[in-house]
Parts: sequence; structure tokens; C-alpha cells
Amino acid sequence: MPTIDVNQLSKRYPIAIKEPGLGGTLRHFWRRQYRLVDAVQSISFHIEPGEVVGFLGPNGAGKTTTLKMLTGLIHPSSGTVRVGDQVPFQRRTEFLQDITLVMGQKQQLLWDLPALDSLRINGAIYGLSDKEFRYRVDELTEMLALQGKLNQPVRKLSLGERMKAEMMAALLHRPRVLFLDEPTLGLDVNAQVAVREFLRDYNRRYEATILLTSHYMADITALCRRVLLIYQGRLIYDGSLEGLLDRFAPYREVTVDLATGCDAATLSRYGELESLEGCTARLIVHRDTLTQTVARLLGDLDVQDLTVSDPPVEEVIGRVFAAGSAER
Ligand SMILES: Nc1ncnc2c1ncn2[C@@H]1O[C@H](COP(=O)(O)OP(=O)(O)OP(=O)(O)O)[C@@H](O)[C@H]1O
Repeated sequence: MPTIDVNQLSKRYPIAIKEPGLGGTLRHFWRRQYRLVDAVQSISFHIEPGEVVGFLGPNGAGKTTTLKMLTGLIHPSSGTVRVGDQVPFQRRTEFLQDITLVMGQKQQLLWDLPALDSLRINGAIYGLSDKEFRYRVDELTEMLALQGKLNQPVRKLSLGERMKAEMMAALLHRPRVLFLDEPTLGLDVNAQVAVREFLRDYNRRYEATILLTSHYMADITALCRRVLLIYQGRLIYDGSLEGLLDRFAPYREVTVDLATGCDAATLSRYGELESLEGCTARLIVHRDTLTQTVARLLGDLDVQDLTVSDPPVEEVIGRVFAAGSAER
């Protein structure tokens, strides 16, 4: 039985239309008018126990709305969702004890208190005994390398430490299903890596099922073998990450630092020139011709440094949709 079972799920938001000015306000008061936004349109997918799945899409595609329906924060307009054997919107205790929702831009820890105090509140809410609370805090402190940080007021922690402490608060009740909305948002590279490693560890240790949204492709490549791609409320891809990149990003980003000869006309012969700052150029090169192009660059030009990377997921998706090549 899948852990997450979503069938034909839709969410339509009514948005009040109000004309500007006093007249508009008065008309709005007497006769409200609404337009409807189809934020999520008939999506279906199933996630098996222990899977880590990336949930990708451009801004406004419907990711957060979907996560809110899966965690029972909002009611679907139509369709069904089951998480474990629970219907999220009923918000039964068994359901709440089994899941967590982490939103990178929201925090639950109290700013002026040490994180440990907020954790104690969570421990009490979930009915953990003192012994169990201490055991879990010690375990998570070690997994997250937060030794010595939990007694400081949260406002004195670095962003990365705060995010880890947030993660701790969200996982203290040891949920088996994790919904993570941009868990590494704004973190520096080291902190991003630490959070990813922790999530991988948690997934293995507790066979947790994870659905994760992120605009950082590195989060997705490090953690998820399977991805879902949502665009304008519709699910347009459900499959392996490799398949997604083959289909949506058949190109790579090549960054070259040149000692001499850094002119746009020359560089454009090797790929689509994205940017040229001083003697550092970013080129977009088709994957099929990557090896030959890199060899030509190294052979023809005075290259000091060269790196090849996947373009950011936002850029990949933006390009695909700008080109109108997304199949529905
Ligand atoms: N409470 C709301 N009322 C009305 N419209 C909403 C509400 N929440 C979201 N929307 C709209 O629904 C659509 C989907 O929004 P959603 O937040 O789910 O997208 P998202 O994929 O999470 O985007 P982002 O990556 O920017 O967070 C957007 O058009 C948004 O403006």
C-alpha cells in the first residue's frame, strides 16, 4: 500500500476582485465579486514507504498548495488524498503524530528562548516521557551536529543552525512521513550539505517517506531518485531524475575562466553565451556535444579553469516552458 496516495486532487481558490478607490471599496462591500484560480488541477500520484521524492515546479505552480492539502491544512476542492491510512483533512491525532511539515520560510521556534525550551514544549505536546525526550534530543543533536547550540536563544544562532534546530523541532516526534517545503532556503552551501546529509540519514534510520520541494537542484540530485514536476497546477512529469534531465534539460552549463581572448564572438562558437564578466564566461552546451565542446575549448583557448554543472532547476524549467516544449 502506498504511504501517500493522491487521486485527481484539485484546489480552486476564490480571489476577491476589488476595484481601486473608495467607490471600488463600497461596491466590493455590497456586492463581492470573485475570480477563481485553479492552483492544482486533477493531479494523481502514489509514493511508496521509504521513498524520497522531489516535487519541482516554477513559482506559483502549485507545490505549496499540494503540500498543504497533503498535510490537511487546507481542504481539496475535489479528489482524494490518503497518507498512511488517514485522510489528512480530518487531522486525527494518529495522522499528526505520523507526519511533519517543514517550511523553510516559516519558523516554529520561539525567537528569544533557547531552542531546548521550544523543544520541551513539543515534547510535552507529543506526550514524550523525560527519558524519551532526552534520548531523542541527544540523538538528533548528534545527527545534526548541534552540540552546545540548544541552550542559546534562537536569535543568536546562525541561519544554518536555526534551520537545523527547526528540523529538530519538526522531527522530535519521529514522524514517518516528512513534507519539506524548501528546507534549505537561504542556507550557505555547507549548511545545505549538512541538512541534506541529515535527511538522508533520517530516511535510512527510520525508513521515512519524504516529499521535498526545493529550488536547489543539488538538494534534489543528492536525495531524490524520483521527481514530480508540476506546472500551472498540472502534473507534467512523474519519473526518474535522469529521465527528467534528459527530457527537460538536455544541456549543461560550462563556466570557463580564460587568460586571454575573452570576446563574445569567439565564445559564442562553443555554445549559447549566457554571460561574460571579465574573462569568465558561462556557456550553455547541449549534453550530446559536451565532451567535444569541452575538448575544443581546452584545445583552442587559453583556459585557466573550467567547470561543468547542471543549470539551476528554475532556469531549466523556465527555458522549457518559455520554449513551449512542455508536453501535457
Ligand atoms: N490562499 C490563497 N488564495 C488565493 N490564491 C492562492 C492562495 N495560495 C496560493 N494561491 C495561488 O495558487 C497558485 C499556486 O500557489 P502555490 O503557493 O501553491 O505555488 P508554489 O508552486 O508553491 O510556488 P512557490 O514556488 O513560489 O512557493 C498561485 O497562483 C498562487 O497565487
